Amino acid sequence: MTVKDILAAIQSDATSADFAAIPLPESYRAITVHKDETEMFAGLETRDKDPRKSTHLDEVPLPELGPGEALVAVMASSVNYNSVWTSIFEPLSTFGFLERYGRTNELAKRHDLPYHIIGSDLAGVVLRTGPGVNAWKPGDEVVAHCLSVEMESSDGHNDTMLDPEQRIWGFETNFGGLAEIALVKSNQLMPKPGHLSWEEAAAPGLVNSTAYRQLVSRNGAGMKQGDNVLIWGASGGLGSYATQFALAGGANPICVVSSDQKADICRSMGAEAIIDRNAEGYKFWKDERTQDPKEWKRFGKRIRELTGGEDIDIVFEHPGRETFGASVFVTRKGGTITTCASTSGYMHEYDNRYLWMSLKRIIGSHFANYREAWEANRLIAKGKIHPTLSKVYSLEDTGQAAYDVHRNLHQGKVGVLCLAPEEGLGVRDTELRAEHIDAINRFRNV
Ligand SMILES: C/C=C/C(=O)SCCNC(=O)CCNC(=O)[C@H](O)C(C)(C)COP(=O)(O)OP(=O)(O)OC[C@H]1O[C@@H](n2cnc3c(N)ncnc32)[C@H](O)[C@@H]1OP(=O)(O)O
Ligand SMILES: NC(=O)C1=CN([C@@H]2O[C@H](COP(=O)(O)OP(=O)(O)OC[C@H]3O[C@@H](n4cnc5c(N)ncnc54)[C@H](OP(=O)(O)O)[C@@H]3O)[C@@H](O)[C@H]2O)C=CC1
Repeated sequence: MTVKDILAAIQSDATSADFAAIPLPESYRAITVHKDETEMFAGLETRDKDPRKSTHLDEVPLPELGPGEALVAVMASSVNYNSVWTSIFEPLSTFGFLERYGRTNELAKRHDLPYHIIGSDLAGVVLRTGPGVNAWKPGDEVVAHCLSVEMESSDGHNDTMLDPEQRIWGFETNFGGLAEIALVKSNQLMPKPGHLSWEEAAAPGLVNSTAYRQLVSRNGAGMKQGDNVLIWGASGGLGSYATQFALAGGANPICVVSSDQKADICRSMGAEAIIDRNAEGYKFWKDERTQDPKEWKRFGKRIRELTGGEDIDIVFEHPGRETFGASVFVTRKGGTITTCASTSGYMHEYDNRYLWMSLKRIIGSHFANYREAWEANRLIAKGKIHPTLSKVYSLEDTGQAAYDVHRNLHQGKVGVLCLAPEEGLGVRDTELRAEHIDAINRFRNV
């Protein structure tokens, strides 16, 4: 039996019993990085490390299915920046995560392999569920969020992100979504939004959930109506969802982008206050070690021009070292800087006087708990928030897709077709789709 038979079942009217009866293949194709290549970029600058060289399309054996788990036929996935980090082996090789996980118990040993199947998003069809799974069955059309937790400690019982064994699936675990079949914990599964194609449904998951916790949830900034929200990379992966949340929640996004084209995308989402950081030439660092507070002030002045004199209630931070000093400075008294990443460097510097004297807060945020991921997916399913898929690649070309994201050549989200033979398949609710078709296509081919 091969994955072709699985695809044929998905494209027919197969029932749950039919799916359960399909014999599973012994192997499948997956995007991997290799443990014996983790030093391949030693000595190179970050920007010169090329994911096209380190990612491979390999035939890999099907992993054993454990209790509480599901095997999913992946129709489509998407590229996240964590796959860029994995493929350039920064800030560290992900094989360390797999080894550490492998040491925790007998079943987790499966993850500690000389190859890492990457990818933290998927849309597809459940093939098999393990013992103890009752909520999902073969044939269910699903998306998967990327929170993997064990839930054996009380630390995570209020907020699953606080579980001491919290991992990001496809980054800190093996058997990720950039593959024809993926292994997930069944609690990662959520219903696939019916009005979206496979590749559209696979695009929002990780970034949409992250932006939801970071900006909207009480665990993050708890955004409210009227807030001025400074959004870095407002047309990028995280930013394109943060911008939508700000607009849908009655806040006022101040969108930072780096080109006219990206400014136009933000405008078409409904944003009015837009700063082109490239055109306006902000240089927050005079040299590698010295920031330039005059540039923070010039940036703050521009924000005031756009807001009618108001400062920022919430900064949606992720560029990190390059922007963090400016972000802390432009936040209003009592305001919040919420950060989930450090793309340009994780050793941040800011002038702490502006933080404590003006009673500002920095909040660390990471992905989303089970409930937040579910709520974020619900907003997609209801057509309140839309995928920001720009371009779609074949599984073979995943390295190129990751290269584009690494070099900031993309818009919004980049999709990958895994088992889906072409784009546009998998739509079940044509009525809801028709209602939102312009928004769904907003980022396509720009
Ligand atoms: C959803 C998508 C998300 C993204 O895209 S995020 C962006 C990509 N992700 C990243 O860039 C993050 C990658 N991860 C990392 O860089 C590392 O993962 C961390 C820096 C987050 C953590 O490093 P680690 O090595 O796992 O942990 P340690 O704390 O540096 O070392 C562990 C050792 O330190 C001991 N330790 C921890 N806390 C304390 C303490 N408070 N006092 C004393 N010791 C402590 C532990 O016990 C253990 O020790 P022992 O090595 O002997 O086992
Ligand atoms: N902790 C978590 O849960 C998560 C963390 N992340 C992390 O967040 C970061 C961003 O992810 P994502 O949004 O998907 O990536 P994208 O590359 O899709 O978007 C990021 C955008 O940020 C802007 N940007 C990049 N570098 C700088 C810089 N030096 N100064 C100012 N703006 C910059 C760019 O927009 P422009 O050029 O238009 O300004 C870019 O398009 C990554 O490091 C990723 O690993 C992502 C998801 C979850």
